[in-house]
Amino acid sequence: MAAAAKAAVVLPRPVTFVTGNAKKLEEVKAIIGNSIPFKSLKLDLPELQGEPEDISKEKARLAALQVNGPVLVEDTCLCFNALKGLPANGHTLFEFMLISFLLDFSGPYIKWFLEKLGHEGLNNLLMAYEDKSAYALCAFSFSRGPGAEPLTFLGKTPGKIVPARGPTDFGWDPVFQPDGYDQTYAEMEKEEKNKISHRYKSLELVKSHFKEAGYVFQTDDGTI
Ligand SMILES: O=c1[nH]c(=O)c2ncn([C@@H]3O[C@H](COP(=O)(O)OP(=O)(O)OP(=O)(O)O)[C@@H](O)[C@H]3O)c2[nH]1
Ligand SMILES: [Mg+2]
Repeated sequence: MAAAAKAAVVLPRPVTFVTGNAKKLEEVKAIIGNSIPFKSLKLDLPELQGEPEDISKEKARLAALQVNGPVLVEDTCLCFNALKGLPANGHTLFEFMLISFLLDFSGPYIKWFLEKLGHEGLNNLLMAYEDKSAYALCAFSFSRGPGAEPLTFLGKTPGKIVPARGPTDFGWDPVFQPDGYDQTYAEMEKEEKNKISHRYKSLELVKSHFKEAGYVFQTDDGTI
């Protein structure tokens, strides 16, 4: 007997991508293209501390309540591998506390560190370590609406921290050089970054989910 056709899930309106960051929005527009109908809303959501996935999920819950409909949000972090193995060899209590703090070097922390220390400061954090490797991690979360459990999609791009090179119009792009490239994110053509970035990888999973789920979108006048 043929399997019963899966009922399409109707979303009450196009997805709203909620972010306070214009540069993220630029990249998301370029990467998503026409594959998912979405609009954007500029809103700086409060961010809980914790794992990137949890921060992202909580952002989606808050955003769905605000928008009262389906939302996409993302949280990005930059993680330094050298700081993970510590404290190992005779670090002071202050270093231990600093490192413990840095281990959770995600979302709001990287934002804060970048704001306070700048590109040179981010490099200096790793001065004592030979291992300059790092990874950029993007956690997109999609919620179908208020009360719906968000789904999270992780994209990770490995690389290393280098002295700043290239335009300085987006965050830590100038100090992150992805593995296999001799340019930093900032030096790359946008199209090139958008083919390999943490954001691209996470959005590929979001796109696959939308394709598989076959969501149907209701327009503002109620038609499907
Ligand atoms: O060089 C970069 N290349 C990137 O691809 C990238 N993506 C995010 N960021 C920065 O990393 C922090 C994340 O914090 P974040 O995820 O909370 O973002 P945000 O607060 O700016 O926006 P949002 O939370 O409203 O979406 C913020 O300082 C962002 O500017 C990037 N920097
Ligand atoms: Mg934020």
